[in-house]
Amino acid sequence: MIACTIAGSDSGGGAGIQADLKTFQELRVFGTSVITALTAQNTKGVHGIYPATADFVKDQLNAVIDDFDLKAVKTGMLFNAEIVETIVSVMESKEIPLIVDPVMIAKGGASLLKEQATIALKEKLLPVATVCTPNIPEAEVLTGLTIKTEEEIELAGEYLLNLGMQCVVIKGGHLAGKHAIDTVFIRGEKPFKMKTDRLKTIHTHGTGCTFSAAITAEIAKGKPLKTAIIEAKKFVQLAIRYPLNIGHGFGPTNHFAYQEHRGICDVQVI
Ligand SMILES: Nc1ncnc2c1ncn2[C@@H]1O[C@H](COP(=O)(O)OP(=O)(O)OP(=O)(O)O)[C@@H](O)[C@H]1O
Ligand SMILES: Cc1ncc(COP(=O)(O)O)c(N)n1
Repeated sequence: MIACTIAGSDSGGGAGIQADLKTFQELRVFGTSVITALTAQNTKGVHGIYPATADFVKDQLNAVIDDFDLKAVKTGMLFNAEIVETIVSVMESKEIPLIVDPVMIAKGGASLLKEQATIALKEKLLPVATVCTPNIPEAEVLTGLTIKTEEEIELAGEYLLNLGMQCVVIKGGHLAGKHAIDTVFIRGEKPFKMKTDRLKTIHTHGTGCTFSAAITAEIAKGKPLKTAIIEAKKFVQLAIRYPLNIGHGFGPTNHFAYQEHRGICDVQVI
């Protein structure tokens, strides 16, 4: 099975293209990549960003699509509106499931998406997406809502589904509480929640990239949407639970953990 990630490179290896390809590999999916920007980055922060031109992003994507039978494509850091629009122009005519992680701001505070690009992402990319995986601040930007309560999560999920997607996963990593709870909205189905223990750790760099890459890999393998999303939650939970303890800032998650622990992890689906 072959998947593609369209994202930024993280020289520190914990997020972006590197996290995505490691996740694909661990889930036994062949990974291809389209690099939107190089970042000079480590666990302590983003020290520089060097974007690719939109034309070169298009060249990379066409090169991959022309040769490989892609079963799923994901997007991460897209940086500017030209890159977002280029991806839309290529992907809108394709029948390939598209998973959009609407990456906006890095854990250390650096902006990974320009303001104009946020509008293009919402108005042009999300309508052609299959799945979108915002964290709480991203969902707030995309919906214009303040999201603190269950009702506000429900409202945000419905709002985003109405943009045309088949599925929205609002991640609860940024909320407080004993559990990390993500809420899943699938068109035509009753929303459900995935609940795990909230782990006390600073090794959370790239959790969102890893989660959306795992969803992409499972979809590429032909898993139904709900099964793919639950398996991805297990993958990211294990990757956070067994950290590598490397770097001096927000360390990366452990992509080996899923295979080392044979995917055994309790995710309560409620
Ligand atoms: N401390 C934690 N313990 C357990 N699960 C967590 C924790 N933090 C995040 N998660 C889970 O990790 C996944 C990613 O969520 P999160 O909200 O951190 O995404 P994100 O902010 O987009 O990540 P990033 O920007 O680091 O890539 C979700 O399934 C979330 O519930
Ligand atoms: C290239 C790239 N893509 C995505 C993220 C988000 O990850 P995080 O929020 O953990 O910094 C990042 N820091 N760098």
